[in-house]
Amino acid sequence: MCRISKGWLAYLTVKDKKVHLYIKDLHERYGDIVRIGPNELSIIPKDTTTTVIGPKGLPRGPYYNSREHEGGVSLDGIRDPALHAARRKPWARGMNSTAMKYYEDVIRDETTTLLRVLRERKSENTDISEWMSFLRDAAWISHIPWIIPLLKYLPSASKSWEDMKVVGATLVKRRIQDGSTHPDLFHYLMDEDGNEPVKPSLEVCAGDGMLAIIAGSDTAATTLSHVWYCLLSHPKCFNRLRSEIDEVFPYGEDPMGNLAKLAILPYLNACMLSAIHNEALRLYPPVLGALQRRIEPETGGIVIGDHFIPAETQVSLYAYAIHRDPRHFWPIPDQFWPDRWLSQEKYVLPSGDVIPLDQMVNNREVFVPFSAGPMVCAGKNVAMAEMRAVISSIVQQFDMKVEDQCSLSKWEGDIHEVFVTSRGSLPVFLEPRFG
Ligand code: HEM
Repeated sequence: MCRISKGWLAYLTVKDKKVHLYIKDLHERYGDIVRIGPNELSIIPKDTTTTVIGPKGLPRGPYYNSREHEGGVSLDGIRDPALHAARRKPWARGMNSTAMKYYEDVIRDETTTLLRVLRERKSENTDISEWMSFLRDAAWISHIPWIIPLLKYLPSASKSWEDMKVVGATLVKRRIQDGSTHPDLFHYLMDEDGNEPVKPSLEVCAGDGMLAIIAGSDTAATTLSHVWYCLLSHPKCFNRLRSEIDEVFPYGEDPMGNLAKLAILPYLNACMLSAIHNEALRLYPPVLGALQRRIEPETGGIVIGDHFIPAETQVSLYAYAIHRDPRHFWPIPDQFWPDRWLSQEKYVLPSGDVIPLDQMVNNREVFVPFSAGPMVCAGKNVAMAEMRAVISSIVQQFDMKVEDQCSLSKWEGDIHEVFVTSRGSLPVFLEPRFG
């Protein structure tokens, strides 16, 4: 059916919204390269990720034509590599280390508010997955306290794509009207420092601002929710992480007070960075759709692995299928096992079996939850800082109990894609540890 029409994938998307499982299954049945449209291939790369999304990878495919926001074409919809590189410059400035310092302050404030709200809900059944969307107002764009009360009472109201766009557009307009006392992301996107020969138009800034809100908020909230799912269904990992946090940040010392220290914790890196950014992102990449690239006519075609792929073909990478391929991650590629990201001589599996380092397969080159190359996620560092702050503070300050084990067993099945990844609920009882 894929060979006949791209409409088949569209039909499956509408039917059960689980195309990522279908693609994984196609690869398991037919191999590394499968046709997913008359003119489109999905590939599980061996050593070919760089050819497709490396520094000199392929340009974006026609799928990205659909990425238009109210404000115009945003960065993620630009297919021309030269134009994209030019539009990416303000983003690079907006994510440099000076800018990051400001975002860290905002992340700290937002996380503090989240903790306060969660404390107020102690002993109540609380959907931790839903509350991860609390941070979705793209706080690092600009510090906008007026939106917080709204999101606090309506976390689910901003769930749908349309609602997100409305919230996004409101924030963008407000920021443009009000200006800012801080060098926030908009400061860089609007080129308030005058680095560019021509200032970007308001439409361009609005489009990119919307992108930051939409691209950044849902992906981070989804990843955080997956991390809670992984930790709650693997209490040993939760406890190991808790001991590590307690050791480095004893009671009274706030993890958010020292985000740099947080970033270098060895096990935290394995269990949090790797569980968040590695193991949880490996198993549950929040961008379930394809990273689609196109072989342009003037190239005459390219060779990928052992195959010649003709020009004017779309080549797509599905992180979900790639990350679970046993030739890339082994053993237990379908299971949450953060240890695989640690450097050690031998590895003890959850079953108790021991595996020496030289038998482990951990192909980090194909680990692409943030994509790679020139179009790599612009907000990766912000996302990592945000997730580190939220996970470490909640693990440090709350005991978590899952009353209904069904919510854990339903979690995987509830993952589906409607523009952005959609997920189920994760009701827990939160009990503050320190009164
Ligand atoms: C866990 C969190 C996140 C994940 C997994 C993620 C993943 C991705 C992926 C896979 C892409 C490439 C999409 C493509 O090529 O079609 C992307 C692009 C992008 N992301 Fe993220 N993202 C995350 C958080 C954020 C945050 C917090 C921001 C905030 C600003 C952000 C901003 C962007 C932008 C601007 C692009 C477009 C980059 C370009 O076209 O040059 N993302 N992201």
